[in-house]
Amino acid sequence: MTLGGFSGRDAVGGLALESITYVAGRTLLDDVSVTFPAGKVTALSGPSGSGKTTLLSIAGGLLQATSGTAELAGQDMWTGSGDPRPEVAFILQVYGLVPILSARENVSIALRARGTAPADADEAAEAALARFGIADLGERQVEELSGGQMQRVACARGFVVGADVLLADEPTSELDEGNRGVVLGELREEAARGAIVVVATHDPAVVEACDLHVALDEGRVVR
Ligand SMILES: Nc1ncnc2c1ncn2[C@@H]1O[C@H](COP(=O)(O)OP(=O)(O)OP(=O)(O)O)[C@@H](O)[C@H]1O
Repeated sequence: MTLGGFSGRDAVGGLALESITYVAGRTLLDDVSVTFPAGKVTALSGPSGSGKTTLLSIAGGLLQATSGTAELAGQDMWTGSGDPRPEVAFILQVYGLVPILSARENVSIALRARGTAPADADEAAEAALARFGIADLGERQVEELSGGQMQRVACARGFVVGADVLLADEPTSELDEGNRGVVLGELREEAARGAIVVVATHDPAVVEACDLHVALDEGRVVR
């Protein structure tokens, strides 16, 4: 499949961030250079406020760096609008779910927005919810769910797309150990099919389960 100028094979070279600086009142990211390779799960760790969310946002094209480049297959991740490229899926720290829609609808719209027919999108959404053990919650309005259940809906929505680049911001912060293991297993599956997978996390157990580890402190890479 080719969308927006990429093909799945383009992920092979990795997502390359070069000398990224981001200034918003003060310097939040300072000369960050890192490549997130395809086929691996990379942990992005660092204390609260160290810049993980900001870096993921630039990597996925939600934010424009003040200077430096974020590129996949030679193409800028910043499209000029703040809309990520269709090859990119986010699992956001604040979930970004639509509270009055059902869990299934929240997952399905990620595919519908990419042109999948509604019936096919709904079917894929149900399968994605099942991957996270919440198939029985498909009809429930998201605002009626617990925090951990919402987080699993957000995971299903991120995973359902089969994106070349999956950027997950603290995807397990609300989960018990069993469900954390499920999410980690699914992240590994995505990498195994060749995706670039990056997980921002505070959790040492998540870092341990990843293939690679990049650490930030005060906006700089420290490992
Ligand atoms: N738009 C903005 N304008 C000004 N400061 C910002 C903006 N966005 C984030 N910040 C600040 O930038 C720093 C980095 O924030 P960021 O959310 O990237 O950190 P983080 O490592 O993801 O933190 P956490 O682990 O708490 O989610 C913080 O000090 C935050 O207050």
